[in-house]
Amino acid sequence: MTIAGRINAAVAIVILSASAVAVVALGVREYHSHRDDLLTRIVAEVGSQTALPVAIYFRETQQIDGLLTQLLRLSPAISQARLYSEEGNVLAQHNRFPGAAEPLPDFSSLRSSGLSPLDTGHGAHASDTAPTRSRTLATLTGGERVLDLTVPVLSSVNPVRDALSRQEFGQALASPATSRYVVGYVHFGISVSMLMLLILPSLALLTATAAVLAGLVIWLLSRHIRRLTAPLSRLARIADEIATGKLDQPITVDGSGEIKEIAKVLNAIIGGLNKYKTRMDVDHQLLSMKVEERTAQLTQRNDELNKAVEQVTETKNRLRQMAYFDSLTSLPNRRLFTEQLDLLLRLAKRNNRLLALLFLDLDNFKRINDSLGHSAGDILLKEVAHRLASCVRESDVVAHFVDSESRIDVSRLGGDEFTVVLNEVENAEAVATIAQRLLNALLQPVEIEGHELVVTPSIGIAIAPTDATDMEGLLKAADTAMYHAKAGGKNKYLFYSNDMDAAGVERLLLETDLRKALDRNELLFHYQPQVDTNTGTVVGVEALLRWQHPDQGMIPPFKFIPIAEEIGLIGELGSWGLREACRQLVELREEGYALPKIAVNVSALQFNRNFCAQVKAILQETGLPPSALELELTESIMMEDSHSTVKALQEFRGMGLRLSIDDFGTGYSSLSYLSRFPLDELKIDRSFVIDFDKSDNDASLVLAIIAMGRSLKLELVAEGVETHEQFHFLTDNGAEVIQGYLFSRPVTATELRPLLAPGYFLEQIREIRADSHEGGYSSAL
Ligand SMILES: Nc1nc2c(ncn2[C@@H]2O[C@H](COP(=O)(O)O[C@H]3[C@@H](O)[C@H](n4cnc5c(=O)[nH]c(N)nc54)O[C@@H]3COP(=O)(O)O)[C@@H](O)[C@H]2O)c(=O)[nH]1
Repeated sequence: MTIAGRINAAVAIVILSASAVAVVALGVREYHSHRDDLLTRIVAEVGSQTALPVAIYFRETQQIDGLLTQLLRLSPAISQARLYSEEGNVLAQHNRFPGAAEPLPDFSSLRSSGLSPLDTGHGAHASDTAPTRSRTLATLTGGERVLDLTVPVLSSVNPVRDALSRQEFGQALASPATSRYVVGYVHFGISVSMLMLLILPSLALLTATAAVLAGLVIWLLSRHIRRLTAPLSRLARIADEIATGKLDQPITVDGSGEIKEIAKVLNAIIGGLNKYKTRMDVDHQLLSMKVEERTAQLTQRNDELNKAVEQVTETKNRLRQMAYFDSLTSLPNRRLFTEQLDLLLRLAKRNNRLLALLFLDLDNFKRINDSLGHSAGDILLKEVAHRLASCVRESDVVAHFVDSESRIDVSRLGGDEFTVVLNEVENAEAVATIAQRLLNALLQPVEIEGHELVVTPSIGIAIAPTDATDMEGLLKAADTAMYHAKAGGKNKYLFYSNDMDAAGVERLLLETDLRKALDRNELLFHYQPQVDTNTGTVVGVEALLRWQHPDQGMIPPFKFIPIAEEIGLIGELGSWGLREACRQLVELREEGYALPKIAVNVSALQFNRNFCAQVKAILQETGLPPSALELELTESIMMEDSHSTVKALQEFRGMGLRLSIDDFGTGYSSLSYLSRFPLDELKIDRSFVIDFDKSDNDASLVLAIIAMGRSLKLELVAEGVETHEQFHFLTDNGAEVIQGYLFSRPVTATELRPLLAPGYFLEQIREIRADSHEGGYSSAL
């Protein structure tokens, strides 16, 4: 609301209130004057009625009625008129509204004590009924009230005087009054609501006049106020425009005094705002530039971050791929396979479903690999992986895997070993169908470098929970079944059964583990010194193979060398042994140990056509001089007596290698091959040495071997020497280089190092020799 509006409203309220108060005051005044006027008129009228005292005196009822009726006509507000004798007896009564008549208060209460008989009595009482015309007004004003007016009727005739004639009465009245007597009373009941009703027209006129006047005043004042507040309204509008930013120019306002002051202030505000706006605009521009710069930086950072995230994700994926997938075939590797199989087994158990594990090993893969080379082997493995994967994925038996990225339906555990997992299979028949499909899939030849190759698998099948409930057990069962399939003719599948021979299984498991031992770095050498008993110095060491099995601990060579020979692993094992022994001696020499030679056992099965080339390559590779390598050959190699063996030995000799004959005397020991082959050394077998003092036979054999060696100009090494007696017996009889527990058990390379110090065993030898003199030992023969 505008200021003018607000002032106008206030002025209107004040004026209207004042008008209302004035109307009410004037109304009240009107009422009182009207009432007083009526009362005065009634009193005057009663006094002027000269016939009234006569009618009262003579009790002229008719006359009295007429007079009362006449008095009632004085005003419509007079509702009742009652006439009393001077003793207070009712002589006559007239009601204006007969239906609403009600008893008037009794005479005595109207003329209460203290009131002279000549006085007019005033009073009022509440009434239950109001005249019909004014009933609404009576209700609005809180109920009907009736004014009681008792007017004495006076006469100069003493009413107590009796028997006056009308004439006498008239004369008495006409004669000048000496005294005045009350002859009766007229009681008037005047309706207050009727009185008010009677003044209503004048009240309405008054109200209308007041309203017109008030309206006029309000109109005039509002015009004036509007004129006065017009500059203020303008200023308010200007202030609004300033506030909404629509005004930025100084203003001119008509007016004086405070208006001018306010205009000045507003102009100052406009100036200030303009300055502020300019500064804000500059700040805004600077801020926008900064925001743009920061946005560009953030976008750049965001891009860099996204790139980094991409790189990290890529690296993570690559690492995952490397950690969980086989690089050659991209199939899940052993790690992913074991992790997921464990999970699937637990799921299968929970869902009460069957899970089948098929363990595949390619038959004769090694042969292909060796003959055609590793790259051909790799191509073959890739093709096999591809065929297995497509074969299994086509299958409707392979059910849901936990996570599509971790599917292990086909995995490569290493080498030529693959697994197929059939999750949630119905029965063994379904598994057999898939196994047959796998066999068929591999029957198609693979063309590699112009060769058509067929590689068949042997498949072992184990079913969880029937055959095993845990991952290791299931893998072992499938592995065992696979070996039985291989042993049973290859290119077939076999379900695992409990009656698969336990010992055979153990052997099969050892075979399986041995195949993996090299890859898993489980093979190592222990070295046993060969001591020159004249100098106490180590003149050579024999490298003796050990297998550090993850479950069974250290396995001695007699337990696994024959297996390696049987399963065709001895070539690989022997080649590794030769390389490792040569490498170890080179390392010792580089460290400054002057060890003349290292002796390596050679199995007869190693001794094939490629052997010479292999040894040559290893010597070249490791840089060991051929003269430092001694090959310990068994009698069986000699016994073959083939042209190729002689040729190979001559070739070795030509290369400068040392050749030693091991276990001499245990087989078909024959002087003829000793003389025909180009040997350097003869080892006296420990079985003869150990029992020489218990058996004359053995002692004689030892002496015979020594004599044989000497005559063939072969160096002698006696092995298995444990006691002083054996030492004395051998040394006294010309076997001066001794290998045995007496000096040292086979030890690790680290433990060997201190023993290689020149003359390390000299003190011990002196003690042994001294011991013989004290003990009075003498040669047996
Ligand atoms: N083809 C390969 N055969 C190998 C290789 N390494 C070992 N072998 C063959 O295993 C045979 C057993 O070897 P090992 O159990 O190590 O026994 C050797 C010595 O520990 C043992 N020896 C030595 N001194 C004593 C002794 O005082 N008492 C005692 N009871 N035994 C002793 O003799 C074995 C050494 O024999 P030898 O080779 O005849 O010198 C072993 O004979 C090899 O045939 C290998 O790398 N390849």
